Amino acid sequence: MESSSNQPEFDYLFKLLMIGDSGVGKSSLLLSFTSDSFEELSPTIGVDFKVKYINAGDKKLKLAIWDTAGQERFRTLTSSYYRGAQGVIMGHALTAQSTSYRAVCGPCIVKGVFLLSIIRFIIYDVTRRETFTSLSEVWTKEVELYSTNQDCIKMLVGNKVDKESERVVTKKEGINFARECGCLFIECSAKTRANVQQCFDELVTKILETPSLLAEGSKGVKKNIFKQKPPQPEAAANGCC
Ligand SMILES: Nc1nc2c(ncn2[C@@H]2O[C@H](COP(=O)(O)OP(=O)(O)OP(=O)(O)O)[C@@H](O)[C@H]2O)c(=O)[nH]1
Repeated sequence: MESSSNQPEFDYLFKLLMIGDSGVGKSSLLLSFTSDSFEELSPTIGVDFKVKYINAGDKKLKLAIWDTAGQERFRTLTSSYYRGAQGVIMGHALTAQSTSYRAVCGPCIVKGVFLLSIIRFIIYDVTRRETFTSLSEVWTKEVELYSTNQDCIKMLVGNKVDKESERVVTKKEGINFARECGCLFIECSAKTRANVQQCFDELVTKILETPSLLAEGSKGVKKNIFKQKPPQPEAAANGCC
């Protein structure tokens, strides 16, 4: 699907942001979606970044997925990724081509690209009540604080449903909370991949139902910065941010 010469390699670029407490499975969910795999991962330091191409109808979408660290000590850094972000997103993953690299200089990577409203995945762990409590105490507040686009799409994700015997947050609680916040809702397991694809399919469907998200401003990305190599640590050290 990569473009040749000066053809845009995608019709739309969507930015997805994954937020939630540390250990709820944000990185695992992302790995499950982009690589169909599950493995033990270290806690995210700052922000990680992956790209996935998908087709939605006759449109080619490029998903830039930002996986933020859940640990509180990174909160100032990660919230800077919602400011400045104009949002976007997507989903019907058919063409599984993904690349990954650590975003050592995230804000520079996205500079100059046409972004729409960010699509936010707000994730909790169905086996840890405190991660659900944090939704109202931390995460929805952060989203409200930094949202500028009314069409911003949010999806609440209850992860780790494979641990059903350890579940402490019911599905009904998740549904009710999502309704109150105007979020889409799904439960899934990054480990078994149950419903992982559906998370993204539902988002795509929602985007396609929201024409303003596909406004002119997001089209025809002429300068595809994602073809460039990510900035190297030396670049960041030299003050590129
Ligand atoms: N059983 C089960 N374990 C999971 C699932 N998803 C993640 N885990 C485990 O939960 C732990 C945390 O997963 P991560 O993906 O690193 O969590 P995170 O939200 O990215 O954490 P931070 O990077 O600290 O913000 C790891 O031990 C994972 O193996 C799941 O669906 N089921």
